[in-house]
Amino acid sequence: MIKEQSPTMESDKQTPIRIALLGCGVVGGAVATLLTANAADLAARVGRPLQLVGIGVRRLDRDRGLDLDPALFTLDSEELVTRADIVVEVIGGIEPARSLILRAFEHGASVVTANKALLAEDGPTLYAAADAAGVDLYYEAAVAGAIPLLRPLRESLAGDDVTKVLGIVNGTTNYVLDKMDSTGAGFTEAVEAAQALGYAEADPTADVEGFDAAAKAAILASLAFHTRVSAQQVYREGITEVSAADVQAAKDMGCVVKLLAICERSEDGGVGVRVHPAMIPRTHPLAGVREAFNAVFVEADAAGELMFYGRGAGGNPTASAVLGDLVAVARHRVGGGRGPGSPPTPTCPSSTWATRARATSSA
Ligand SMILES: NC(=O)C1=CN([C@@H]2O[C@H](COP(=O)(O)OP(=O)(O)OC[C@H]3O[C@@H](n4cnc5c(N)ncnc54)[C@H](O)[C@@H]3O)[C@@H](O)[C@H]2O)C=CC1
Ligand SMILES: N[C@@H](CC=O)C(=O)O
Repeated sequence: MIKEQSPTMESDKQTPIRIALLGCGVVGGAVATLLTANAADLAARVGRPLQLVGIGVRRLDRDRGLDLDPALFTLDSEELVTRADIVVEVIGGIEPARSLILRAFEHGASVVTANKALLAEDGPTLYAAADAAGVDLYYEAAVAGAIPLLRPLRESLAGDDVTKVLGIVNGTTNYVLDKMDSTGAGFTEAVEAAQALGYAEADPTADVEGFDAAAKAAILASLAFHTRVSAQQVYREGITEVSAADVQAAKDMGCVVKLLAICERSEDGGVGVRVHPAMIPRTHPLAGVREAFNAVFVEADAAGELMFYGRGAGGNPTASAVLGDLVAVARHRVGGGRGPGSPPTPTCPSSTWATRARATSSA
């Protein structure tokens, strides 16, 4: 029997879910473009239209090369978050991103963010604030760009015991090391190319010194091991000291240099998280991860070994993950529920250890 819908239900379906976008750089520009271009499909998937109500920026006069209504742009992000149901934060960095997210929660809005730096530094404050407000905080795009990785760790593997997460989680450094390896390009030239392609952070120091990978490793370890690991607890070594001679020496030994993130759980329940360059044999699957691609291996007791691979950086790939979160959060709004956005309460001791292990074949 087909149920007749009441006029209220029908008109509810037409009420847009209001989206505020904070930041209109590489990721924000791609999110705004896809959100408007795919509006009809997204509305069908959510059950209600998603309406972009404003874009918080620092400058109004900048030509962003985007086909968007100029009236959407505002300098007043504080006001913008108060008139949204869902806020997408793609400004990056700690402040004002944190204050704006907290303000959004206070006003009852859910948040989707790609900001791994903030989550790794102060995630627990944000998770607690989202909980207190009864809203969602989703951040799939924060680790490994387009690759669906956090949701499988948090949901699909929730019944298993993850013992290790290992891989390449920074596209910029992988691009740089790959260019140095395959073309003999210098370090600076390769970094500039990665910046031009939209892979690097606003300050590429975060990439080349390993801060970005350390933040991602902290988020991965927190989800994988049901604990709380901050970026400061991660042993970190970047690629600035990897010279053309190191890359050539690795080549001569049948190896390639990669920046690895390694999260391990020891027998006694301790957790070790580290980021450092390592030489890996050219026959290893990670050696074939080229350009700005990312690849992550997850080992779990019952599942065994799983591999996740895809584009880890760039506007459209990252926007894909942001929009996936946006649809999930919007569906909760329509259904009246909340999703499992925040990590669960820690169940494993939060003691961490880190080793300085710049090993050959450590993968
Ligand atoms: N670019 C990438 O491949 C990826 C980036 N991310 C994350 O996404 C976020 C954004 O990254 P991108 O778009 O690459 O950076 P971006 O530097 O291209 O864009 C950030 C934008 O925010 C603007 N902004 C800064 N302060 C602001 C403020 N107070 N109010 C409004 N706008 C402000 C900047 O002017 C800039 O246009 C960061 O958290 C980054 O870590 C995550 C995954 C991949
Ligand atoms: N700068 C980051 C962007 C994605 O997180 C990277 O290069 O991986």
